[in-house]
Amino acid sequence: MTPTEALRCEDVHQTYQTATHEVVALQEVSVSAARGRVTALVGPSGSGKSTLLRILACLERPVRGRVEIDGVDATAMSARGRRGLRRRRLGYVFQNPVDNLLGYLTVDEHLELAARLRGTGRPSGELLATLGLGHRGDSRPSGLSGGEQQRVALAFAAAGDPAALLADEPTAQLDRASAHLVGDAVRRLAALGHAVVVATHDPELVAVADDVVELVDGRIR
Ligand SMILES: Nc1ncnc2c1ncn2[C@@H]1O[C@H](COP(=O)(O)OP(=O)(O)OP(=O)(O)O)[C@@H](O)[C@H]1O
Repeated sequence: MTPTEALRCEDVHQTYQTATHEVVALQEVSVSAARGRVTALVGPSGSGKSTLLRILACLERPVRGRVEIDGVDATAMSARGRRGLRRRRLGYVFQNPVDNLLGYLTVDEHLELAARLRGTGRPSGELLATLGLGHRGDSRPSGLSGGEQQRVALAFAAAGDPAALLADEPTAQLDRASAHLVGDAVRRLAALGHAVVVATHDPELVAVADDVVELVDGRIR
C-alpha cells in the first residue's frame, strides 16, 4: 500500500447461493482508494457496485481475495476483529437517509457517539460547519430534510477520523438541489483527508470524483 492508500482489495471474488443457482457477483476485482480523493464505483444495475462497496466496508467477506484497511489485512481477521476494525477505521452511509441516523439523538449527539465508538476525542464543530450544518447541532433527524439527514450521515461517518468513508447511492433518494449539496459534502470530506468511495448512478456525483471505477458483470472494465 502507498502511504495515501486507505483501502485496497486484490483479486476479490464474490458469489451468492440462491435457492436454484449460484450468482457470481464479483470476479478478479482489484481496486484501491486514496486519502484526499473521491472514488466513484459505477456500472449498470447488477454489475456489483454495492457488493464491492460492502466488501470494502468489511460488511461482507469475499469468498476469495484480500481486503486491506490502512495496510491491515481484514480478510485474515476473525469476524470480531473485522467488526472492530470497521467501527474504528471506516464510516458507511446507506442509500436511505432514515437508515443512517437514530431518531432520538440530536446531530451533536450523533457526532459524540461516533467519536466514542471510534475511541477518539469529541469532534470539533468544524465538521458540521464544513458540511453546511453548523446551525443544526441541536436538531433531531425528524426536523431535517432528507438532504440534511444525508449530510449528517456523512458527518456521523466521518467523525472520529476514520480512514475511509463509503456511501451506497447516497443521492438516490434526494432532489437535485440536495444531491448537489451531498456532492459538495463528499468533496469537502475528501479534502479533510478521508478516502471517500461512492457507488452511484448519479452523473453529478460521478463528476465530483477523482477516480472512476467501472464495473460490468462483476468485473472491472
Ligand atoms: N444477497 C444476495 N443474494 C443473491 N444475489 C445477490 C445478493 N446480493 C447481490 N446479489 C446479486 O449480485 C449481483 C450484483 O449485485 P449488486 O447489488 O452488487 O449490483 P449493483 O451494481 O449495486 O446494482 P444496483 O445498481 O441495482 O444497486 C446481482 O446479480 C445481484 O442480483
